[in-house]
Amino acid sequence: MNSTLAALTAWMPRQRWYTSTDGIPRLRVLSDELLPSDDPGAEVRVLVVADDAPGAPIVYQVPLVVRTATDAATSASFIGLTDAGRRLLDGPHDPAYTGALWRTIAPDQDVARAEVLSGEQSNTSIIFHPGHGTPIICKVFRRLHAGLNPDIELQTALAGAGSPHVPRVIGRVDGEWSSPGPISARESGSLAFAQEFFPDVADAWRVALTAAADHADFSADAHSLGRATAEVHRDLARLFPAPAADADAQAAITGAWRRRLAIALSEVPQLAPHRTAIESTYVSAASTRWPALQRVHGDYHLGQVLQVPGRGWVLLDFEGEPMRPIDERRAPDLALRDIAGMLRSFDYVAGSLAVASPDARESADAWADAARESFLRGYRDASGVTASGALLNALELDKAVYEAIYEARHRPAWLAIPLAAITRLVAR
Ligand SMILES: Nc1ncnc2c1ncn2[C@@H]1O[C@H](COP(=O)(O)OP(=O)(O)O)[C@@H](O)[C@H]1O
Ligand SMILES: O=P(O)(O)O[C@H]1O[C@H](CO)[C@@H](O[C@H]2O[C@H](CO)[C@@H](O)[C@H](O)[C@H]2O)[C@H](O)[C@H]1O
Repeated sequence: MNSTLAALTAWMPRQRWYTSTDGIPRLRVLSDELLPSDDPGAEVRVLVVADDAPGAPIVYQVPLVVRTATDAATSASFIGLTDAGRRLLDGPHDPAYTGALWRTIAPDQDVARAEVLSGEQSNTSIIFHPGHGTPIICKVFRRLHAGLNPDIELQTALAGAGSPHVPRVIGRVDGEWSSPGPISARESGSLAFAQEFFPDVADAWRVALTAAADHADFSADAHSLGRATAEVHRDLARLFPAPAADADAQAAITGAWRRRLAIALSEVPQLAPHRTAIESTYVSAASTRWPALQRVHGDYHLGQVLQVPGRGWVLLDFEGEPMRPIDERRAPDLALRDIAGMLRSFDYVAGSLAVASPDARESADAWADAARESFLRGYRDASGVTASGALLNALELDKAVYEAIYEARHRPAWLAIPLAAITRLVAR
């Protein structure tokens, strides 16, 4: 196990799903489960590890395949060597692990092919192409939490209630591991989630970006996206009844705005001149009348929505923002948070076009304004709710503050997008 942990310590920080920003992983094994393998040359192991790097412990799932050194299997997924000198491979890229996972989800069906979805994701998604029938996407959660993952919880309830706005649910995998905390106990939670996969479907970010770059009208799409959002909110409110927004719940939400601002101020020096104005926007929002709270998507933006031919808008990834603590993400919240998220996304379309070519700024901004108006109209037409005012303003600001942290950490060239939005929002 020593060599395995040493190899993982070097390999994990290079993975997009590894979230600790400071320091080298300090790993402890919380569970090490052997899965039945149909390849005699391959051992399939699912490791759950705690990382005690600063700001932790964070629990990660690391599916592994162990092969003999002479085995010629793929090396792109090579992690390192075990104590016995065998090769340690990243499970999702190896047929021995994908086969074992598939048999857990769909034991009665053969699968012809499996591939890892490429792109920058918080988790690792594998697409399975069965011999016949529609393809399946299985998301292997990387950061684990005790309890049912909100992505599974909300999408399973919505799909069960007949919502057309989420993919069909195929199955899930749960697991058990030792608690990472000081008290010795076991905990259980979600390891993977399988749903129908829509091949060759562009996400709304691509659709919107193309429309904006071509000066094409997006108002009908934005309107129907507003409607779909309202329908999902209506279903979530019915499926997960929540108490009225009491003082404690409000304090938890506004406290999270302030905590986030403190992190942003420490990481993004350009925010300092806006500090007082941001804080006073939060104070005004806290003193307005709050609507009822409910479960929400929590990390809603154009990249989380697919435009599926013959079906309309399909929402994905109800896990909430990866940087927020899981308890906050599970708590009833303001539906306005999702609306604010999508409005920020329209601004990102304009902002990214303007970063690439500054001459495009004016027409891109006009495109984003029109998308914003149509989206809000669609939401109002389906729900009767007109989203506006100090609370929406504060939520857009909180999202832009989050984005400033995200961009400073991952895409500094785009930091200007949320910073420009913050300047505008505090002046509203
Ligand atoms: N059912 C699906 N059909 C088609 N594409 C999907 C489906 N589910 C996810 N995707 C694609 O995979 C990407 C990542 O999925 P997501 O649930 O957001 O994972 P993560 O939690 O890793 O960010 C999405 O942005 C989308 O492009
Ligand atoms: O990977 P996740 O879906 O969990 O979301 C994270 O990454 C997103 C970027 O990929 C980031 O979204 C921001 O950039 C988008 C354009 O790339 C834009 O549409 C969003 O509105 C903007 O927030 C998201 O914030 C982050 O949580």
